[in-house]
Amino acid sequence: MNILVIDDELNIRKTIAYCLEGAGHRVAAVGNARDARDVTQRQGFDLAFLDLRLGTDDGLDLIPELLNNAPGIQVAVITAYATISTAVEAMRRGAVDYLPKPFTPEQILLMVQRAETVCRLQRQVEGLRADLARTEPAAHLHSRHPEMVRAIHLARQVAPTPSTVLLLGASGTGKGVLARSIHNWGDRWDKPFGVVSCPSLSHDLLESELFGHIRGAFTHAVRDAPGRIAACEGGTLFLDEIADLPLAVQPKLLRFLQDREYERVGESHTRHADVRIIAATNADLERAVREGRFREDLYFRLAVFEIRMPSLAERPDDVEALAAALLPFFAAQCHKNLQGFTDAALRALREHAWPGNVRELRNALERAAILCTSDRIDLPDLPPSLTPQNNPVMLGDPVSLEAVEERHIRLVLGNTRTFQDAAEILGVDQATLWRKRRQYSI
Ligand SMILES: Nc1ncnc2c1ncn2[C@@H]1O[C@H](COP(=O)(O)OP(=O)(O)OP(=O)(O)O)[C@@H](O)[C@H]1O
Repeated sequence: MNILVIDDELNIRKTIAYCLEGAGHRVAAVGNARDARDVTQRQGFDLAFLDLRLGTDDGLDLIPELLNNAPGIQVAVITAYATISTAVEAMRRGAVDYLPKPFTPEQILLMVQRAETVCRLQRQVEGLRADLARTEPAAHLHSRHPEMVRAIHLARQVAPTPSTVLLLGASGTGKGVLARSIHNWGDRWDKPFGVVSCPSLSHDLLESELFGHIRGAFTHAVRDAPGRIAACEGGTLFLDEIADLPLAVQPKLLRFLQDREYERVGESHTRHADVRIIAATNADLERAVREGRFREDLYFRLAVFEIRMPSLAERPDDVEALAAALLPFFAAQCHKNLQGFTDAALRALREHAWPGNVRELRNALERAAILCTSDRIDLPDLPPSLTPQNNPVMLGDPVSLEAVEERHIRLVLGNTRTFQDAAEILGVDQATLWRKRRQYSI
């Protein structure tokens, strides 16, 4: 670790440096606030030991400056004048630890160990963030379509507030992408962002997935589980396909939205969590309320701030720019230098109805980047569904049942306004349609 010791007593500086260097750390030691500012502007540090009385300077005032000058630095306060109020104030200003003088070398080394653990976790998080950026293309949130421009503008306005947001729009329009962007644009960006897809879990499991359970609460509850709300403390929980939230769980979510309070399944102890909820649906929630499948009070609580995402078919002028923005990501994944699209490919992209919206476009580009053998994506690289005249799937053709099913689902999704309408026409429940759509990458 690179450690900075800031103390006006030479003896203390020497003792701490001796103890830390003996444990293999690199140490710089300064005796006043000015030198501390200078050295942190020139050099990076993982940890600073800061004395609170630095001659005429107050060490407390130096804490925000250190945090600002040396990103990632942790500040541990040491003082001969320890009081509860200065300890609280030091923590409030961003210190991570507090040690009254006199202290032993063991205490100093224990602090360093704790700081090392935090450093390691920070690096792991950075590594995971970089991995995530490699698995999904960056959000492209620019549009020429007034409704999409408005959606992005509203999202930016609501991002810094703790308000619950309801995202509406057909499957694949980018509700999940926008939810993550709202999280990243607000001051919760460095806190967890969790996703729970309501239809992906059985009704019984969803409640414990969200709110946690205690050991023995039900047959397979062999240990306590904190639940996703607790795991997202300080951050955001994205509830996808909220229309599928079971009626039995809806009052519990409503209470959480109103009071930020909940109980784990099988427990009576009330817990509190600071978690922002963003919900999304492609269903007609007002109809679900009329039909008694969704509580009206929960709908009104969720709909405080609604953002509707237009389908890709409604904004055909955006297709080309979106495709151009997404292509470099897939080109890099295949280690290819792809320059763009041939005119024929561009025409096919523009003319396609995109029933699967941006998800379908993303999947088409991923496939095209793999297949492309020149420096431009050409028509044959695009999925057959984009050139149906060359590859129609007709009933009775020598094709698999799956091919017919996929084509039928695509067409029905493209011709219906909501996911729920499509499920009704197809005669399956929404969870089944949701799985089929994932299966066929629609
Ligand atoms: N604005 C965008 N920029 C880049 N990629 C996008 C954008 N919108 C959507 N995508 C891509 O499309 C995929 C589907 O988007 P997303 O999951 O956000 O849609 P959705 O509306 O939440 O769909 P569903 O209702 O089916 O959950 C994403 O994985 C992402 O790769």
